[in-house]
Amino acid sequence: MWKRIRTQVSLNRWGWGVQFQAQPEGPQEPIALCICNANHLMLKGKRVIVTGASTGIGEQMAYHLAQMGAHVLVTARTEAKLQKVRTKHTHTGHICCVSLCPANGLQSCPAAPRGLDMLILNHVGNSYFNYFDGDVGHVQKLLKINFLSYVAMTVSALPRLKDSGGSIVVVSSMAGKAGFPFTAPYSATKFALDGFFSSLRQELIIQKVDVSITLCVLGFIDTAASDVVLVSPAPKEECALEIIKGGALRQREIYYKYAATKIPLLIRDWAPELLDYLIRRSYNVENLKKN
Ligand SMILES: NC(=O)C1=CN([C@@H]2O[C@H](COP(=O)(O)OP(=O)(O)OC[C@H]3O[C@@H](n4cnc5c(N)ncnc54)[C@H](OP(=O)(O)O)[C@@H]3O)[C@@H](O)[C@H]2O)C=CC1
Ligand SMILES: CC(C)CCC[C@@H](C)[C@H]1CC[C@H]2[C@@H]3C(=O)C=C4C[C@@H](O)CC[C@]4(C)[C@H]3CC[C@]12C
Repeated sequence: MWKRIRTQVSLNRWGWGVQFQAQPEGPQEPIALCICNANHLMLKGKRVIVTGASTGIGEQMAYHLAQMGAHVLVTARTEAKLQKVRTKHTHTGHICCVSLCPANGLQSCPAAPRGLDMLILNHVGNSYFNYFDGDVGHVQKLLKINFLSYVAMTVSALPRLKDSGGSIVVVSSMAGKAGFPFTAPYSATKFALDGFFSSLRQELIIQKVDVSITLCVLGFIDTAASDVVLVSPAPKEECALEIIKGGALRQREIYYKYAATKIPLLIRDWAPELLDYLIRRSYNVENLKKN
């Protein structure tokens, strides 16, 4: 038999967190520790859509949400990869998969829930990591996947989110806030997200519409690997949790990892050339693939 002993109550970004120790009944030493976050309940029973959730950060978000008791609909193009996400997590249940083309919004998705509390826009199309090659067609294609489809998904989900007082979470990047080399098409799509969703947020507030928009500014995450970038990547599991927290707390923006992203962006506004220089110094151009 186990008994749970409350060891600590503290205020964290979720509100009040309660820490428990699981201890076998009797005089033994504690052998397991679990952090039960009281406000995990905030997402229990909530209906959440996560796009681009067959791999990477999206997959991790699906796992966290299922564990919190949310009803999660995960989308991507590859049905087989999505089914893997679901079967890996059958014990917590609540994950449902659809192969969806985000450009068509929710119209093309009869499986989408009638009610919706949170839309997490996370998918991203393939791009290259190198000097801009002049391919305008690629920029257009990437804008369709990384930007226009986010707009389409938002338009079709907004009526449901208005009904529930829900949240939109937009996954962006440091490369959508400052100029990083070798990602020109990708950066363009991420800057576009900031422009569109920051404007839309203002309009929702003016119209007193109770739908929050959270823009997630991420640094380098370990779903990607590069010997050109001289910065160590942050873990996707923690990153996924920070994104969910930001959405649940209806924050305007989240920065992950906080210091590594927020401080450079503070420098950007006061000494842009200094930030440009620091960014260039964090790359090993020698290792860039020669075409
Ligand atoms: N990794 C990093 O260092 C950083 C990542 N980010 C952002 O985090 C988010 C997640 O990135 P990460 O987890 O690394 O990405 P992954 O490449 O691991 O996952 C991308 C997801 O998008 C889906 N996808 C790809 N192409 C399309 C398409 N045309 N239409 C619909 N879905 C598509 C993929 O599934 P499928 O192929 O089956 O469709 C997959 O589920 C992105 O928005 C990215 O910009 C931000 C900063 C840094
Ligand atoms: C030195 C500092 C100011 C901070 C440096 C942070 C830099 C290194 C971080 C911030 C945003 C990151 C890029 C990103 O957003 C997404 C991708 C797509 C992926 O498929 C390949 C990697 C790539 C290009 C990341 C590369 C590393 C970047 C530029």
